[in-house]
Amino acid sequence: MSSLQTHGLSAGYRRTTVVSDVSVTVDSGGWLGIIGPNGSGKSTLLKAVAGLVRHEGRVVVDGRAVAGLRRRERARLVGYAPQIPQLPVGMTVTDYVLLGRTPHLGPLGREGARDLEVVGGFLERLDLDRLADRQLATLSGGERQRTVLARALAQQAGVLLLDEPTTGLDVGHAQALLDLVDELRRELGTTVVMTLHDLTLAAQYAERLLLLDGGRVAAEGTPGEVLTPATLSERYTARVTVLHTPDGSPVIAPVRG
Ligand SMILES: Nc1ncnc2c1ncn2[C@@H]1O[C@H](COP(=O)(O)OP(=O)(O)OP(=O)(O)O)[C@@H](O)[C@H]1O
Repeated sequence: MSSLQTHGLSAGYRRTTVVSDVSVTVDSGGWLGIIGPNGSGKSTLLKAVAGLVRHEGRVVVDGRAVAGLRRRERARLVGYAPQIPQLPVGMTVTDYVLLGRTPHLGPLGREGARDLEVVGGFLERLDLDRLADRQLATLSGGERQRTVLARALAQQAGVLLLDEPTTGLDVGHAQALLDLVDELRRELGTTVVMTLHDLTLAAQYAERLLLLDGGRVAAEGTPGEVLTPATLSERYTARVTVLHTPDGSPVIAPVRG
């Protein structure tokens, strides 16, 4: 269980700042969706929280500023599943997911029985156990996505950052993956921050949404507050109508001009 706060977080690459002054709070066990048009800085914001890009401002996990922490310590608090992971050639699914245990390994850097048990549990949970010995290069897109998620989950951090976790998944597999994240969130109290282009799915799983535009916060609130036709047409330059599911969740439908 961990809460996450950013205070005036700005981030970028070399001399270019692409995310400016983001202050947001995610309660322990909460789920924040980060949305916004292409290039608005969603991935960069997640990387800044994970400590992987240059940033200014503060990232606070459970009331503790993470700036002074070593990478290993930070990785125990914040898990991260990148949008386009570097998948090592020739590595098996099990060995890749074991990399998620790195922040927990002892001085000799060898994994122990507990690490293998954690990894085995997540492989089973994500329906990857039958692929445990397969090489990463031989996986389908959906299997690869689940493997990347398993590695981030094996980190067992209180805060889980997911960058476009459903990329390349069909609607059924996308739902199954988000259902699983939700299940683990409820069971373990994990705090989830996820970027997603599918606004309808984002509205169904995230409790709150943060809309980035040009690296700045353009809107923040419940999905119903953020996903209005006026905001979407202004920020995405899109023609959309907002429908609703029977339980009232917004459905974003494009309208042909
Ligand atoms: N490694 C990098 N070096 C330089 N500029 C970068 C780098 N990565 C991203 N950028 C730039 O930062 C800006 C924000 O990119 P980012 O990937 O954070 O946006 P995004 O909202 O996640 O985009 P998308 O929806 O297309 O995935 C873009 O202009 C992008 O070109």
